[in-house]
Formats: sequence, C-alpha cells, structure tokens
Amino acid sequence: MASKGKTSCCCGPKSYQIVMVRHGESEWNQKNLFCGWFNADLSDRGRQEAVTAGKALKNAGHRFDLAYTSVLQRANKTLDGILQELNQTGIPIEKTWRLNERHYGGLTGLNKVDTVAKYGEEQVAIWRRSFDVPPPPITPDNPYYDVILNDPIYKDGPPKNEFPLFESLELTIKRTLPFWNDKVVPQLKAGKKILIAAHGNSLRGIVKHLDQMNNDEIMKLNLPTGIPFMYTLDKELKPVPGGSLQFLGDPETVKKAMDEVANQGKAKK
Ligand SMILES: O=C(O)[C@@H](COP(=O)(O)O)OP(=O)(O)O
Repeated sequence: MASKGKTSCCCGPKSYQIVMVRHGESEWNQKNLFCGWFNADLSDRGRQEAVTAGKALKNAGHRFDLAYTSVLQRANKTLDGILQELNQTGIPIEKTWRLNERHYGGLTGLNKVDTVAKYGEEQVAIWRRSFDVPPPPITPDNPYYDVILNDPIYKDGPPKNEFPLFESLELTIKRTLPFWNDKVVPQLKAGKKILIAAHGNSLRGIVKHLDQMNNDEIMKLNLPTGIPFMYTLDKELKPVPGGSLQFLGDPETVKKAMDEVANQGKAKK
C-alpha cells in the first residue's frame, strides 16, 4: 500500500512521494497530429485510460491532498477521471498554463508521419526530442494560430506579449520549473501528497530536473499516455535509490506504450 506524501520519524521527514501522469490519449494523439497548445479533447480510449489509471492508483492505496494540472482539457479530464475513481473529486485542484504541453509552433496541426515524409525522420526526431532546437514559429496562416491565441483558457496567462509562438524542451522547462519550485516543492515539503496530470513534454522537463538527466538522456524518454508514475524523493528532493519514474503498470505494457509514442514520429513501414 502506498504511504502518505511524507514518511517521517523523530528526526523529520525521511522521504516524499509524488505521482504524475501524462493525460490519456487525445483525439489529436489518435490522429497523430502535433498538438501542443491546441485544446484537443480526450478520445474514447483516453477517457478509458483515465479510468484505468484511477483504478490502478486506488488499488495501490494512493490518496491525494491536492492536484495540479495544465489549462488544457485533455489533462483536466484525465485528472477528473482519476479522481472520480478515487472518490476524491473534492480535493483542491490548481490549473496552470505553466504545466501545458510545449508549444509546437508551426508544426501544430500537422500529421507526424506526413511531416516525416516531408522533412525526414532525423529532422522530426530533432523537433520532437532535442533539448534546445525549437520547432518553427506558428504564423497567422496556420489554421490554429487565432484559435490558440484567443482561446479563453489563456485569459489568466501568459500575458499576450509573452505568449509563445514555439517552444523547445528547454523553453518549456523555463516556465514549468518556476511552478515546480514555487508551488509544488513547498506543498511536498509540507507533507502533502500531490497528483500532477500534465503532458508528454511538460512532464519530461520535470523528470529531467528530478533525475538530473543530461540533454542526450532526456531525448530517449517517451512518456506513455495514461500510465501514472511515482517518484520517491529524499530530503533534498533527489530520488531515493529505485525512487525514479516508478510506473504503475507491468513493465511490458509500459515499454510497449513508450515505443508506441516513439514510433509516432517514424516513417510508416
Ligand atoms: O503535443 C503533442 O503532439 C503531444 C506530444 O507530442 P510528441 O512530443 O510526443 O510528438 O503532446 P501531449 O499529447 O502530451 O499533450
């Protein structure tokens, strides 16, 4: 059975636990489109993945004090689905654009396999997984430019003059980490058990930070949809031995799901 957010003894907290999950499959994941800041809904499979994730967390004995999510409905609905299974829909939830997926710029709305056919696997791999090479900026002729810029989900930020037109993983981390440090860390240290429902790349940024991965190591990580993972952290918020990226699923299923994500950017065989 999972312990509370903090395990403690007379000398203070020994370790902290936090659970994170990439949202269930979205309608745009299903169509294999670059999505980024577009507010795609969950697919039927994605909704089911949220229920399955909630059941798995319940069976493992997890209970949460609060949750964080992006302002994108695919993450919000995944969180709701999980909390419903846990009978914990009443816990405080904070939504922030800082946990959004990276902004996929001019790639937004393009099919990933078609993009491979046009630009090659190597270029698409660089756009998807490199640390500091951003995609091209989104321009007003992109059908989703206005939809994203004027979406009311962004009424509380970011300010229009800071609204991104593209993001590399590096830029994504620059706006995600301040939220982690200012909001998540104090709550963790206060012993709160936290659930974060977010996105493939915003979570890759947090994983890179926690595991102090270098820029090459993080390139190889593909987070599957809808499979929660836990970190057990020491007092310095460094993972304890064996405490990194502990998926709540059998290793074979997790590997298959990770390979599926990696293959979304490969040419059709
Ligand atoms: O924006 C997108 O297309 C996917 C990630 O795509 P890849 O970086 O895996 O291509 O984001 P998510 O489904 O996690 O919100």
